[in-house]
Amino acid sequence: MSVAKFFDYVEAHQSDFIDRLRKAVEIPSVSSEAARRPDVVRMSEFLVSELETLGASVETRDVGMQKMHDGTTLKLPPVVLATYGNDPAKKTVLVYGHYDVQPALKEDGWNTDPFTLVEDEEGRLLGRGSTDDKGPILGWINVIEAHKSLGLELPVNLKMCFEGMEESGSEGLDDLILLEAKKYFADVDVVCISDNYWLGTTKPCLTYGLRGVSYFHLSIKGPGRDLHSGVFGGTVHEPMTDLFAVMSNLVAPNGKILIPGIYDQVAPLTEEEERTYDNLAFQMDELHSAVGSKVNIFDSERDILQHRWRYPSLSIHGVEGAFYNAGDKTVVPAKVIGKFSIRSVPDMEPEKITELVKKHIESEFAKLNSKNVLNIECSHAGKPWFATPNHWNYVAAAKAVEKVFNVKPDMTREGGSIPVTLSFQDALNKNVLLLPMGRGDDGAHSINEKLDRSNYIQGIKLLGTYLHEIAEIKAEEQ
Ligand SMILES: NCC(=O)N[C@@H](Cc1c[nH]cn1)C(=O)O
Ligand SMILES: [Zn+2]
Ligand SMILES: [Zn+2]
Repeated sequence: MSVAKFFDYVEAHQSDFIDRLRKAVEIPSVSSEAARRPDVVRMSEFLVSELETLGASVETRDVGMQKMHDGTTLKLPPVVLATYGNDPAKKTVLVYGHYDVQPALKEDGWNTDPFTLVEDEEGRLLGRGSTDDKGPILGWINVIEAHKSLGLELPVNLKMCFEGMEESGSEGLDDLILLEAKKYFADVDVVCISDNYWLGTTKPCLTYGLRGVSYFHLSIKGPGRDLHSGVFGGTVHEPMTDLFAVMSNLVAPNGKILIPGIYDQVAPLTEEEERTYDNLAFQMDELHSAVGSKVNIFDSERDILQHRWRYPSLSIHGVEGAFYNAGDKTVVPAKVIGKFSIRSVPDMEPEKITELVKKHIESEFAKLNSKNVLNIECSHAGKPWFATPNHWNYVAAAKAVEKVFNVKPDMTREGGSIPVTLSFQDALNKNVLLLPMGRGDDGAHSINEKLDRSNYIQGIKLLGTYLHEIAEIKAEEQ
């Protein structure tokens, strides 16, 4: 079928699609904050309502309770499972996305309210979740709407799995996938996830690799309460001082991880892999604009991509319990929790990473001769993922990119993590493709997150065309 009518519909209904994104961004579905949990649930209800209105058959699955760090429990948001079409003669495509978002406060430095979608004069749709991952989720829903309104059948059966805990370790989802692998997901032929970004700002890509992530909480406690530094400073072991001493030995300013043994499991770089870095559309100035300054550690694009995709990194995120407001409070915090994570790569294993991290931290802490108490825990871990990019799933997606953008896509890996990608691949034994909608400078997780209007609109066309190209794949090509 020609996709021209579908393209025309998408062009003509831009405002409706942006309105749908506006409603979604207005729901502050931050999964990491207990107080926002009702909003995360509200976001699931919004999706259920949109999908049901379009005639999808929808169910929500309860995935249990979340154990919080303070010992309390909190109900996990539901996983939304939806099906559109059930024709045994058609292929079945499973799409996954997440409806939770990272935290955002105006005072973090946003130019506008993070939970109000604002379009600026350059056509950027600003708002938390616009690109990660509400825009792409709504992209699939917009594809359904366009087909339904045009009286066109979807060329495939579409199964959707939308979760509300991706930004907090996808708790509960792996169990559901395993439980449903031979039931709800039994007919799935291929999987597509739209939850990452183009390499730069101009050229679309297909993505076949992700780093894993292991997130750590390092707590140090000592005094029974916060103390006056004038009265007690110099006479007690201060948790913050210990924390700084230990955490300063995790990573060097040049990015090298200082934990002994951590690089031992990293797969060696082969000549074949080295060639995959040739001719990628990635320029240093795009990196500078995405970062907002020129603070790159490496001077070549190749080194930057290799350290983003195929070498591990360690980032320090923050300290819970520390004084952080403006002003000069002279407190000695009684308990502090340092947060850091390691992005892992093939062939690193989460259990080994945790073992090495614990051993190193305990040995560094022992050197301090402190009477404070240290505890180190891995709060969540996901493995790296790697797929075969010559599968027909990728062939269909590449054809769709050419039809929408008139260009062959870059084949990329990604530095971020979507641990469920590997879970789907392993549990369903099907090919998984990452098909991004947004650009490399979208600022996901950062202030002023945006999705360009053109990426949203062209992205809707891309997702729809991809489904058509999947349907066009002949038996002999599979
Ligand atoms: N768009 C994918 C994404 O942002 N993934 C998160 C997943 C995560 C893991 N722990 C906290 N968030 C990422 O940071 O890569
Ligand atoms: Zn994210
Ligand atoms: Zn995401």
